Amino acid sequence: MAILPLALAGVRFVRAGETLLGPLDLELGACGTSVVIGPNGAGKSLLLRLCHGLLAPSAGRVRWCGADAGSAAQRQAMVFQQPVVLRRSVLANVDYALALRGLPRRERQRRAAEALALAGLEALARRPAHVLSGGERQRLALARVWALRPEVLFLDEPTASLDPAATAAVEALIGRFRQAGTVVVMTTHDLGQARRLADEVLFLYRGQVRERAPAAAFFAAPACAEARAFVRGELLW
Ligand SMILES: Nc1ncnc2c1ncn2[C@@H]1O[C@H](COP(=O)(O)OP(=O)(O)OP(=O)(O)O)[C@@H](O)[C@H]1O
Repeated sequence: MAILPLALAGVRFVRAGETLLGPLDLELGACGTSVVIGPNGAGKSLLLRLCHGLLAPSAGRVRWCGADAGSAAQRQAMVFQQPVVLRRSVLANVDYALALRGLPRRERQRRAAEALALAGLEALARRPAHVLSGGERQRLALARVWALRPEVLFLDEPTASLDPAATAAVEALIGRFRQAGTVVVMTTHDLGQARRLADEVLFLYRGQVRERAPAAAFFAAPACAEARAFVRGELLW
């Protein structure tokens, strides 16, 4: 049974009487890669965390199509800007995630080897994960998720603070997810990256989706004044 689209209906996230996000009514997952952009504090991370289920909305509903929350949770994943890794080897990090899903040993070995090869981490398989560099750690997080075969992947600023080579490696991995049919929803501050990866763009401003458009159309001519200013680097917050 499909889990997409993911529907947000009347979603708000409120703290201390302030609406930080919403109200939002939108569906996600109709196209390959949705990139959420917008200035600092616009609510991009909140949106992804609500979609992933890490936060509960203060009002409204976040609902996966046709699936109960439990089964949807197994079929979607999120990778953070600073991925959490376990204090064990690179290989054991991937294996552990697969063991949590109850996969038998032989299948875990097969998937872990494939995922580490994809992420270019075979040579680091026995290295303790907590000593990895930022770019290596991000590739491990993606390898771990790849092994789980999610249908939907949320990525929160996956290349923030990575150098150009590591950024390119991570973008290539994101491309592989897309090729494999995974729907990707990601945030980025890198407009070049948004142009390279996005099928569609959601421009978030002060907790509202102010514009949503196919990427080519958005970058050719953003429709709203705030999005135009943002793309020109003139909208601070
Ligand atoms: N749990 C929380 N309690 C109170 N305020 C919060 C909470 N989480 C986020 N905020 C606030 O909500 C706003 C949106 O935060 P969010 O992290 O989603 O922004 P963002 O668009 O991802 O920004 P950035 O580009 O700087 O990462 C910010 O002003 C933030 O301080």
